[in-house]
Amino acid sequence: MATQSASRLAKLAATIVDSIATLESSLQVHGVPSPSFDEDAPTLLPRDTVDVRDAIIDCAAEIQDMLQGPLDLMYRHGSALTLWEFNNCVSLQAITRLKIANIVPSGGQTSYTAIAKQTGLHEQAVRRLLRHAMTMRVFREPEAGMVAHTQASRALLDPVANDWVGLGTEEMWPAATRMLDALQKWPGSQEPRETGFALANGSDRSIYQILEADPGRALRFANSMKAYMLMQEYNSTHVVNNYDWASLGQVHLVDIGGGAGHVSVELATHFPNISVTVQDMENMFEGADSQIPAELQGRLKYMVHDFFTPQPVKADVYFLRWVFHNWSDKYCALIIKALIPALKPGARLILNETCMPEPGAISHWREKYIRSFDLSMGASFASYERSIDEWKALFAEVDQRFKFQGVNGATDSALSLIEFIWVSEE
Ligand SMILES: C[S@@+](CC[C@H](N)C(=O)[O-])C[C@H]1O[C@@H](n2cnc3c(N)ncnc32)[C@H](O)[C@@H]1O
Repeated sequence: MATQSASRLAKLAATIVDSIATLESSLQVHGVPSPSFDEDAPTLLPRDTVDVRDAIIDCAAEIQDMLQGPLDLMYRHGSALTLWEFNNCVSLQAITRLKIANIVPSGGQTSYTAIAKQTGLHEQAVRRLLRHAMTMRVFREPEAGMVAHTQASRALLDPVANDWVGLGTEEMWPAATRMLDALQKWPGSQEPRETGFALANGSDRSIYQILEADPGRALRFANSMKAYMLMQEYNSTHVVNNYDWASLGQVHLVDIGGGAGHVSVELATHFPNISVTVQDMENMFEGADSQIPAELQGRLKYMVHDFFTPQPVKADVYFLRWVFHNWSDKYCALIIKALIPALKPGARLILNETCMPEPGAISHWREKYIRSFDLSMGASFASYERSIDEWKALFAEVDQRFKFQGVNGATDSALSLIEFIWVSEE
């Protein structure tokens, strides 16, 4: 066994060396500097480096796991691996709630004393929280007692990014700590009011009702959805690039649960053949009209519509991005049924959702990320991330006239485009 793991270690190390050489030569070709934690380091690396980066990240993680004893391994994964977990959440919660990124000058530095003064925390608390965050490369201590930005802490200057981390630490984390209690209390429940989120809030209401009652929390949630656009895995360019929208000809597309319409704006901008109606709840559209680019006026409009009620628009394409993953099968079926009265033969339903992979089928770190998301969906929404077979089964169960057409994805996209066509003779 010892020899086996030694040779596995050597193989992993060799893969890392080879892959880093490939990565660096690709970065040179693109004129992109080598990655670092510097405040002004590039945030996104070229897309053609995705596979080689995955190999490096997975090999490095496997080495780290292999060299730790089993208890250390569980401690690290349980407490320190991702944003959503345990003590990481304590220091990140402090940073986001107290907006500490805004206190530290960009390109400069400030003292723990000054941060303590502005936040009202005891200086010792500021020091221990920030020094913990620094082990995640969030802020750095350029000289004793002083705090400066890193690339990650500077990202939190964007209020949308600060809200996204805040959503993790203030909402998802408490829900996660009560998830198992909810699973034991309500085995197999599909009800969003029977979740870890409800228990953590001491409520018998759903996350939607709880957030709706508190405008500040609702805004943080809405901003967090926008933050995903800043990430390579969720960027809307994947929606634009991974489907042949031009081939549809002149079409009317309804973006159901489209939020403030950020994805629709991208689609309509790139494809003049598409006119769009964005549907969502009323509060999502505040000020949205004024943000429609001039060239899209007349081709993109907003409509308040509750997707549990019959769809009023007869369109060619219904696009649902990241809507169904918030709902259990029971409620997804209601959303799908509400669409049927509007469907004409050949109407397309295009979903942009995660396709949960088989265990081990994709890069280990990507699988971990998706499975963490899946647990969060369970903790807060009583829902789950579906595999392609589960997507097919969901639609087949509602109505056999939904014909599965195909699924498109890309390694660096967390969401796939899944297409169904309505094959009815009317
Ligand atoms: C996870 S967000 C996805 C938003 C957007 N499609 C995106 O990809 O960023 C889910 C969306 O569903 C909307 N939503 C929730 N319940 C709804 C309902 N009953 N009718 C219409 N929209 C609803 C929310 O307001 C939110 O904008």
